[in-house]
Amino acid sequence: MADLTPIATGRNLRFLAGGRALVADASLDLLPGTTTILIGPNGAGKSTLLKLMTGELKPAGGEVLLDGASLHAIPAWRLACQRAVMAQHARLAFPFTVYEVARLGVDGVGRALPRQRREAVVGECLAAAGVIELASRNYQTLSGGEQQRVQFARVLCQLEAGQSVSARQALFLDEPIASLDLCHQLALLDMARTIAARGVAVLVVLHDINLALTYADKLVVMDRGQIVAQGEPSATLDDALLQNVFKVDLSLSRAPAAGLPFLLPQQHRPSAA
Ligand SMILES: Nc1ncnc2c1ncn2[C@@H]1O[C@H](COP(=O)(O)OP(=O)(O)OP(=O)(O)O)[C@@H](O)[C@H]1O
Repeated sequence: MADLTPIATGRNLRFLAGGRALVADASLDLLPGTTTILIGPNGAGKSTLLKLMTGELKPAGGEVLLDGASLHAIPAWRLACQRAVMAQHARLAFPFTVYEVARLGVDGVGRALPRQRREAVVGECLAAAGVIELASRNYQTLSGGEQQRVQFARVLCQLEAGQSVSARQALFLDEPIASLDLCHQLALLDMARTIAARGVAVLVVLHDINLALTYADKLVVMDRGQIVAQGEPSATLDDALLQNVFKVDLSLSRAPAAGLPFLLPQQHRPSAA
């Protein structure tokens, strides 16, 4: 039977800044083999929650467990083997090549691997992210979408190299398709789902609700710092929740083939409220 012990758990997380709670009493489990998609309006607290789950931010209350251990008690090198993070913005101050940026994912994590294998991992992940032909380019000269795909290659490298230390891994992607064209959006999300199918717990922050409904095994909805709904996608979203959270007059329809709910584009009208 599949092991459904959570790889990452956030319990009653709370984060305060600027005199208010940016995240309040948020709890979620990230399960192996599961793609969890986090949606919500601008400023809802999605990135803050993701940063709490990855350990980039320390909660004012609650705790994060990674494979049952308190996140902040895990040594940095081991943490890097257990979870990879693709941030919303990744700027580099130095003129690294694309190859060097992807190799950052292996450095420090894959030291136990023979040098040849480390190089093979970088090549394989650059190819998987569709950026192998950019390998010798200066990262700083790439377009926003190209940079995003290179960052994806970097996290793929980290997961692949870290696997020799930890078989139970989590992948965190904060708006990974924000700069991508449609073809690359679908390719990246397909790959995220393939990674989940290998047993990784994947958390993705997305704005596109149709894509969230298509790719999520579990949907988490945030509004004003709180998780207001979570669960199986079609059972989690309804017209009232969409209206209350996103302040738009939308209605869910059923996709004939897959039976998934989706939003018709012509219904994306600002609500009168
Ligand atoms: N260090 C900080 N000090 C004060 N306010 C902050 C700080 N960091 C974030 N915020 C505010 O907290 C709220 C949540 O930010 P967060 O980036 O988590 O939202 P989000 O849901 O990811 O939004 P978006 O969809 O726009 O990326 C926002 O209103 C933001 O302005």
